[in-house]
Amino acid sequence: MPQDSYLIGLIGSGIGPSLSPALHEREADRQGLRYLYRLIDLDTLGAAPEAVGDLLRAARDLGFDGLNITHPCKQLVGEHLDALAPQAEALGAVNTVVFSDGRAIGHNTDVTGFAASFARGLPDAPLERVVQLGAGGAGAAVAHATLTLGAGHITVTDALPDRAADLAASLNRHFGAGRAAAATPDRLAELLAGADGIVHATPTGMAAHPGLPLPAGLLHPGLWVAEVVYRPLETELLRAARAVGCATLDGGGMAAFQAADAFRLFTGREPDAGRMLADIAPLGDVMSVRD
Ligand SMILES: NC(=O)C1=CN([C@@H]2O[C@H](COP(=O)(O)OP(=O)(O)OC[C@H]3O[C@@H](n4cnc5c(N)ncnc54)[C@H](O)[C@@H]3O)[C@@H](O)[C@H]2O)C=CC1
Ligand SMILES: O=C1C[C@@](O)(C(=O)O)C[C@@H](O)[C@@H]1O
Repeated sequence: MPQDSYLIGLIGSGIGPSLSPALHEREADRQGLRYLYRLIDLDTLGAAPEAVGDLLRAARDLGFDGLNITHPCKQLVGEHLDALAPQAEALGAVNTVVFSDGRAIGHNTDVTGFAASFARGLPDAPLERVVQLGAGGAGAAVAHATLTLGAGHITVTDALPDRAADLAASLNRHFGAGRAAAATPDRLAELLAGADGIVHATPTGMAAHPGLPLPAGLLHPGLWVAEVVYRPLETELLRAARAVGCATLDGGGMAAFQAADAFRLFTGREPDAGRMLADIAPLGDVMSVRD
């Protein structure tokens, strides 16, 4: 008989407001599955990020079918796994672990989730020259996705120049020399004048980090703007970009599609990603009231 009940967890820090439990469980309900998605919060447990290996083994022993992994464990969990899917190996980061036949396999659905969201939301966007703000965990995933989608060249900026330089070097190793470069934020005016679009992957625009990540005057109608922040969905950057006529993409698509890709890996069943995307805005509103 095909499996119809699942126990899934999310290991990370500060994950209380995560939309993932509701996103996964709602989709499973609609498919008639029994599916529990539990938070395994390092802060609640008083556990260090390095405890991820022990938590993973405990989850497997207790019968979990799979795990999502988030900050600050995405780069730490790999050494505890039996194998990595190519995206996770290329990025050196895992956000999804599937337990199957006694093995733990790592995947990265942040990469595939952003790629799916971009392909759906900005299907005709020119990709010759892309500027990305932010070279942290999300930045590494979306830069891989953007180059995988066929971007000609990506310039990465970050308030911490070493981070941008490290990410550009790793992108060039993986995708071939000359596909990526690092630049300091003071060069944004010159870079954006000749760019096709911006990928924004810093936390600026979240409630805790309000504001714009760049001077609004640098935006022009020849740019598309893809946002990674999804709480709130409508960031100041997206508002400013729309005001000057840019095509835009909010961060909700990445959140929904990474969850849909993980759901498929956990269950082997096809999620309705469009339905999961439609859940994002109302769930975000409910969680904002609770935050
Ligand atoms: N839509 C989705 O599914 C997901 C969204 N996110 C969102 O992505 C955002 C970034 O998350 P992470 O990469 O994990 O954070 P992180 O802390 O790993 O990286 C953020 C980077 O942005 C840089 N930065 C901050 N402010 C800047 C500025 N004004 N200009 C240039 N660089 C700046 C920092 O130096 C840092 O390197 C968060 O808002 C998070 O919620 C993260 C994962 C998935
Ligand atoms: O980083 C994120 C966000 C997340 O942790 C969440 O809370 O929804 C779920 C993870 O799968 C994803 O990689």
